[in-house]
Amino acid sequence: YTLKSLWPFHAFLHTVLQQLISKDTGQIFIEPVDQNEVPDYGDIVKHPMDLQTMESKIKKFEYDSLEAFETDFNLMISNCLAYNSKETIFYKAGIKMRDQGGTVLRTAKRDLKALE
Ligand SMILES: CCOC(=O)c1ccc2c(c1)NC(=O)[C@@H](C)N2
Repeated sequence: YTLKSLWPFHAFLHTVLQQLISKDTGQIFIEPVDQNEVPDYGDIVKHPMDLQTMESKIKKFEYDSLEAFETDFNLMISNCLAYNSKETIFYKAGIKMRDQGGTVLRTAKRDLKALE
């Protein structure tokens, strides 16, 4: 890859990320869980992930495919559903983000395929 040929793909990922951010109406996925506020978080969640971290990974060209980007999205959701019990607002927001974010990613995958 040259930076030029790579760049449109990363602009595409940034657009997909903005759509995921717009679904995070409770703003609970937008930044890393503060482990000072949630002291036992690290006992359960070994690989934290959030939307801000995903943005910085885009900027550092750490995603070379939409599948790699989707893997981090799925990690963020599974962390949320693992740490929070089912009756919590956080868990319910996780289900909502899984479903709405899933639709965003399905559309992105279809659009990317149309480009190839
Ligand atoms: C100021 C206290 O913030 C939180 O307790 C808190 C803030 C954000 C959170 C979270 C907890 N838990 C989570 O599982 C992920 C999804 N987000």
